[in-house]
Amino acid sequence: MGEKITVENGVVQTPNKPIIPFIEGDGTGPDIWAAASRVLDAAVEKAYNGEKEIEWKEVLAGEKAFNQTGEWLPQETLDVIRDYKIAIKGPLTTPIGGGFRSLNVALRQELDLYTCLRPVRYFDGVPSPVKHPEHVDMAIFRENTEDIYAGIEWQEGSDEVKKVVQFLQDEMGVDKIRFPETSGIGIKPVSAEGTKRLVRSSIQYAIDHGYKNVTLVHKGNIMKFTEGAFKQWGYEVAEEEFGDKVFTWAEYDRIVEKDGKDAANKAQADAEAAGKIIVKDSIADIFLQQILTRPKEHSVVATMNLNGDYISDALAAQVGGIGIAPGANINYDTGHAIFEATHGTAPKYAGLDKVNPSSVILSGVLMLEHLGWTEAAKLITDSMEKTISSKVVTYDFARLMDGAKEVKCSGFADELIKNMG
Ligand SMILES: NC(=O)C1=CN([C@@H]2O[C@H](COP(=O)(O)OP(=O)(O)OC[C@H]3O[C@@H](n4cnc5c(N)ncnc54)[C@H](OP(=O)(O)O)[C@@H]3O)[C@@H](O)[C@H]2O)C=CC1
Ligand SMILES: O=C(O)CCC(=O)C(=O)O
Ligand SMILES: [Mg+2]
Repeated sequence: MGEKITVENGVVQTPNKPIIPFIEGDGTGPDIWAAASRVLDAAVEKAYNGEKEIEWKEVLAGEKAFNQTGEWLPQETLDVIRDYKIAIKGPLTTPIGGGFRSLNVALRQELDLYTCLRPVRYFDGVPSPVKHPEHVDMAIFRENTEDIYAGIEWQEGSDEVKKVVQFLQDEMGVDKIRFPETSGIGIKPVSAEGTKRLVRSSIQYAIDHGYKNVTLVHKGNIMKFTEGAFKQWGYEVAEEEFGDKVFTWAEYDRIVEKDGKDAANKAQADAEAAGKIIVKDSIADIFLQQILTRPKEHSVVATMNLNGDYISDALAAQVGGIGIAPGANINYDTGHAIFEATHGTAPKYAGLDKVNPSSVILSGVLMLEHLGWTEAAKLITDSMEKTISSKVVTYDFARLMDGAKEVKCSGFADELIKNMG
């Protein structure tokens, strides 16, 4: 009989047979979930000789939920995940321009999963558009509950937008809406609390995983009170809560002001030599250039929701694309987490048993690590390295690799299982 995972004092307690809810997902979701669950089960079986086992519990969301219950995201799904703490999901469709709001975003907001963690690393042999993809070793911490994803927006021409425009013009003295009659309006909340808990978790992650720096990525020159404040609050939490474990560029600037640039450079060099985490910041546009040209300079990246969404797909491209980019939505305070791939439903490939299941498999690896089942996690990453370097890959890699053997989604899972241990 399976048991529930619990969290005590922030530490996940995993029974030998945990019950883990899963959402299969829309589009290619069923293909990649079938492949991923087989790989996860095989790794757990092999690592623990049958002493440990995951009991999967299906919960519904998306099209499958709508077809069976008439609701896109049934309350029962939220209740079960809240109760069982840890879940894993395939991608869910979100209509563009109208229709219902994102179910993926709703799950993150309902369960207050404030960190979207997306580690990006290179597997040897994966085709990449850059010369040195092996220099990419970063972990993105994307704030997951605020920013424009809060969904506060009003449609052009609606009575609501007219009221908002009138309020802005009459009561707030706003005279810079270029075309007030034909504008839609969106609002972007970014808070001190939301920022601080995200940046706190990113610095703790850098400490725990031996990373050298945390970069706060923002567009604070333009959006001063949201993105600019993110930078300021980020430095505050670093200095107030991590003390001499970190050296911040805010501190660097204060030393420049007081004692000049040479003294500040020396202070930073001393901090690096002492193994302190350097907390720095970068404006989002130049950051996107730097991760292409000088990826070694960045390790942990803390940023707001929209920047994090863009950065995840861009960085994933450098190491082979979103077919291999894992993710986790985590609340480090309650221990709730939903693991999910970075990519979407890829609808044109739905049901073809074609796409790369690695994103959701590696999301499962993050889940196994979160559960403390590191031996099973390592079996999968080692097997992934072996399989890719033997050039047995799905279509996305095969089309860019000389001499590759293309296999189906399920075939890639077979190969991973065969190459374990
Ligand atoms: N967390 C989630 O559940 C997410 C959901 N979505 C939703 O998914 C839907 C489709 O979004 P879209 O913008 O097309 O993005 P997708 O990520 O679904 O697909 C875009 C392209 O990425 C490539 N790709 C995606 N998944 C894989 C994979 N597993 N293996 C190999 N290649 C892959 C394919 O490229 P190619 O054509 O070159 O082969 C595909 O055509 C939308 O409704 C969107 O809202 C989007 C992102 C995240
Ligand atoms: O919810 C969606 O449809 C898109 C979400 C997304 O792109 C992401 O989380 O990276
Ligand atoms: Mg995205």
